[in-house]
Amino acid sequence: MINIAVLPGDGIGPEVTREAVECLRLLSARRNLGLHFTEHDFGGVAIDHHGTPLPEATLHACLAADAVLLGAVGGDQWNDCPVRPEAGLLEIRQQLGLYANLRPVKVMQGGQWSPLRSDVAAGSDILVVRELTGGIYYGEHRLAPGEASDLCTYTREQVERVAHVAFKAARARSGKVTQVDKANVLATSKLWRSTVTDVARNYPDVALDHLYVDACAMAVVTEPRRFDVVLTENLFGDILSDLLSVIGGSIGLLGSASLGNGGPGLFEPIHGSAPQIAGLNIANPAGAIASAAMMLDELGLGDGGAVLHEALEATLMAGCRTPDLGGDASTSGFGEEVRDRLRVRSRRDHGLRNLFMTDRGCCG
Ligand SMILES: NC(=O)C1=CN([C@@H]2O[C@H](COP(=O)(O)OP(=O)(O)OC[C@H]3O[C@@H](n4cnc5c(N)ncnc54)[C@H](O)[C@@H]3O)[C@@H](O)[C@H]2O)C=CC1
Ligand SMILES: CC(C)CC(=O)C(=O)O
Ligand SMILES: [Mg+2]
Repeated sequence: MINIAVLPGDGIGPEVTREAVECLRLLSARRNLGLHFTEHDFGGVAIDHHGTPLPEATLHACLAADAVLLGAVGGDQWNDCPVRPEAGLLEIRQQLGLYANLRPVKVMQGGQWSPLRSDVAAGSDILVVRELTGGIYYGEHRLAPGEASDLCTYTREQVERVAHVAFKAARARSGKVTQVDKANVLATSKLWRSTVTDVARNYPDVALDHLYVDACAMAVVTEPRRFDVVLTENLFGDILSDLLSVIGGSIGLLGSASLGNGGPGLFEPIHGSAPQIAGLNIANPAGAIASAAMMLDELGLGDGGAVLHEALEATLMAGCRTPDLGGDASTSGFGEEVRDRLRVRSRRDHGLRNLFMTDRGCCG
């Protein structure tokens, strides 16, 4: 049995997560994957029920699980809480040791939904590798009357371990890493640049270049196809990946995998809780479903992940789109379309198996 801890969270989190879990349940039943799901309070809803965004019981369930599937957290009603829902997210990433956040961005052939010209965007295929448990989000935050500060710290070891993830990923892709920083100003960026340059010596087959984050923000829009793996620190990766999501058409499309040293990984869409559209059944669940597929890839469950990725892509290519992509599909309707494709695929695979059995029977 494979235990999946599900943390739907707040806003659109529960809606998009439901569609992802239903896809996984269907796949698990048809392919005997043995997935078992338990749901836990996390984020704002956990503050309401337990007074904290990451209750002990939720943390223990995640630590004991094989993987964690997360929706999104946050909402205005919790903005003034002593510990906000977003702090729970930072805490769970740290507690699970998830230092590498992988955010793939693909503009499908034709680039139909990109606001960029298709000759600029079509075929773009970028993997953002974002450091996830260091930097300014984890430094001391001080807010005094008339003055505030946030501390950004990185150690060489923190940079090295995520750099290895990026170089290994690039080896399995087009063999290029672009490291993004602000080394013309920031000390942490200077450490990043020298450390990544040193790590690169272990990967002579991978090309490395460096870009300042401001120039990178421009280049991902003007020439996205020049990028393969983008390696960067926590804050820059957070911002750049939201920007990159737009070149694919919508933030609602992107999933992510957060990984560490072999414990349970955490899989979540890159978007937030989108409170304005929560409860309307119009949020795009594609990013949540893509995250579920990445989870299957990571768990090494045969071709389960590939099958789910294919069903998702085929649904989009067939024109089933939620309003963020200019369509009128509902969240649940989109999820059901993906599941219809999984059912057809499973009937086809089953039919093929029967055919082979018959063939063997005839020949034997
Ligand atoms: N991983 C997480 O749980 C994250 C949580 N947040 C929290 O979420 C709340 C809202 O933050 P925002 O800055 O508005 O970011 P957001 O990502 O929730 O929304 C940004 C824009 O994208 C749209 N959008 C997002 N996901 C969508 C989807 N699946 N389908 C269609 N449209 C979608 C929203 O309607 C909005 O226009 C805040 O409390 C924030 O702190 C923000 C980012 C990440
Ligand atoms: C709390 C934030 C750091 C969440 C976020 O925006 C993200 O991880 O993408
Ligand atoms: Mg973000």
